[in-house]
Amino acid sequence: MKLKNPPVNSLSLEMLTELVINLEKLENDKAVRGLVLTSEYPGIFSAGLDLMEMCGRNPAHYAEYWKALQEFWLKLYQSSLVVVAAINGASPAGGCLMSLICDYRILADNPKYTIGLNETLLGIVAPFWFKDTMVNTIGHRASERALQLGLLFPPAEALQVGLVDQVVPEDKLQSTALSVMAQWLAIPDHARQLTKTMMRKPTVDHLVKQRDADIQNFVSFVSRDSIQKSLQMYLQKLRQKKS
Ligand SMILES: CCCCC/C=C\CCCC/C=C/C(=O)SCCNC(=O)CCNC(=O)[C@H](O)C(C)(C)COP(=O)(O)OP(=O)(O)OC[C@H]1O[C@@H](n2cnc3c(N)ncnc32)[C@H](O)[C@@H]1OP(=O)(O)O
Repeated sequence: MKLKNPPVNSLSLEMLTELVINLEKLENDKAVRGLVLTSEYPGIFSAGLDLMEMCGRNPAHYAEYWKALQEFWLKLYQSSLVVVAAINGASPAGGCLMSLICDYRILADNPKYTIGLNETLLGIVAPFWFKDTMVNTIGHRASERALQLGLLFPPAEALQVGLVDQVVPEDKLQSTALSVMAQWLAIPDHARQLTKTMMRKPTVDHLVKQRDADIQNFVSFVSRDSIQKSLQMYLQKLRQKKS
């Protein structure tokens, strides 16, 4: 599956909705057992949550957006398919989250392709289920440091901390993803799927129990004037970068 939402594959409401629909279609297709997730645009895997969905909108929109993000996370994190992320570009914040909920992560070796949950750099806080997903991948201490500092890891460091499973030359990314997929598909589906469910259930249950409260938290947090101001300033900074 190639992510295709120009210019930076931000996770807009529309993109999240389409991702969920496409995942459902693939899961219902008995001929499909695995999925390689990559970007149509080498250089950018995903810029994360769409900042335009969080700026200058009304509370009902924020709630709808957050619910769609939760839905996407729940769908992909619990997917019965083997999901391999072939990360062919920068992967900050929500882009990193999307990689973390796959079963295996391969990052192309390019110093510009950084990955991490950098929310604190924007003056916002990674929600508990982003944090849980990271802790499940790299452990508590490494997550605490990465989250507080909003670290974006270049490939060698991402590998060292365990944020990705493999770093390969850019031209080997797709072939490596396919051979990893073959290895995972050699395991009987039912045993692998039940194991995945068992490993991920506590984290899923945590979000499911808190789902409505989490939406309310997001809506009240993002509606604050101070948060709106810092998001606007951040967007401006991104735009000015060009000039
Ligand atoms: C305690 C209670 C807590 C409750 C919950 C509270 C809070 C909620 C937490 C929310 C968690 C947030 C997660 C996120 O994912 S936030 C998004 C974070 N993403 C980023 O910081 C990435 C920003 N983008 C970049 O760093 C770069 O764009 C890049 C991805 C490295 C690509 O660089 P480059 O190729 O140089 O492209 P440009 O920077 O020039 O960007 C092209 C245009 O795209 C626009 N853009 C970029 N990122 C985004 C985005 N995330 N959303 C929307 N739009 C984006 C950028 O402004 C440019 O637009 P322009 O062409 O109109 O200038």
